[in-house]
Amino acid sequence: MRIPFIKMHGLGNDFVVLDAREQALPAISSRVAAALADRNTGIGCDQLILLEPSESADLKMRIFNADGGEVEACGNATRAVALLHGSEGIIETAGGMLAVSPRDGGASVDMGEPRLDWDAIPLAYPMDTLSMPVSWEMLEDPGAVNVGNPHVVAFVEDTDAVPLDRLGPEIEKDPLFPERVNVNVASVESRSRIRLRVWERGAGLTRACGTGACATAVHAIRRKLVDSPVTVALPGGELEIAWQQGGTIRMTGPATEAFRGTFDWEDYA
Ligand SMILES: N[C@@H](CCC[C@H](N)C(=O)O)C(=O)O
Repeated sequence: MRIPFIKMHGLGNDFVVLDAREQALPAISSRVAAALADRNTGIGCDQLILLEPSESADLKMRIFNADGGEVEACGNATRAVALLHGSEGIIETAGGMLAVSPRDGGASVDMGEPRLDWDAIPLAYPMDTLSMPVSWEMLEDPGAVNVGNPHVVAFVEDTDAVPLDRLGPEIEKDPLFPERVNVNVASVESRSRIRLRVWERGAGLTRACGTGACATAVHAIRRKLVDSPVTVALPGGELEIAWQQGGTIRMTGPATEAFRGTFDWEDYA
């Protein structure tokens, strides 16, 4: 059985999108998702995105990391799916209902309110998420934010000097984070600009992370280091993030359809 897919990306954070809205697909297990995401033996991507019909929104988006784990949120994929949807609407995710507005080669997304309580991140035990009394080598005084998925954010002088390929996997699996965590290292360049690198839970180093940009902007605004809106510059490009205390987060940026293809289900089943 041949299955069509769409290869998309948001600032280089890439996705294989499967569309099961009109025609049901065989069940996508974690093993199948990981096999499709494998860059050596599969199609290759950071996240596999499965579109399904929704009873309460325009469509439902399910997100599988490259390791096969199903997760709640993906900012870059939300813009990509908004582009496919082609008009204003609501996308249902495990992390919440997201209002999207496609625009010139990208989209603006209302990512909902950040969750800031320790047990909403979640953390293993109570602590102040604005200034956490923990450190990992040069990553000191971090903060935590949940934007549908869990993030830890540490400010550093120079993001490129952080060995994120070594520290990322260690922090991702630290017992402080019972559901693991996405790891953000950021430097504040001005009151309107942040530089960011991300080690993604279940995917590793990526060119960009939309939810990481949202979490980092929220944490920097809470710390009064930047004003809203703020530009977040990632290795793959820039996102604009707007947030006021007590409100929802707005993420605006590009998304791209790269190509369409098909694969043989029997190769992955
Ligand atoms: N690339 C994404 C985030 C994907 C999910 C993340 N790795 C997690 O496990 O929570 C984004 O653009 O937000």
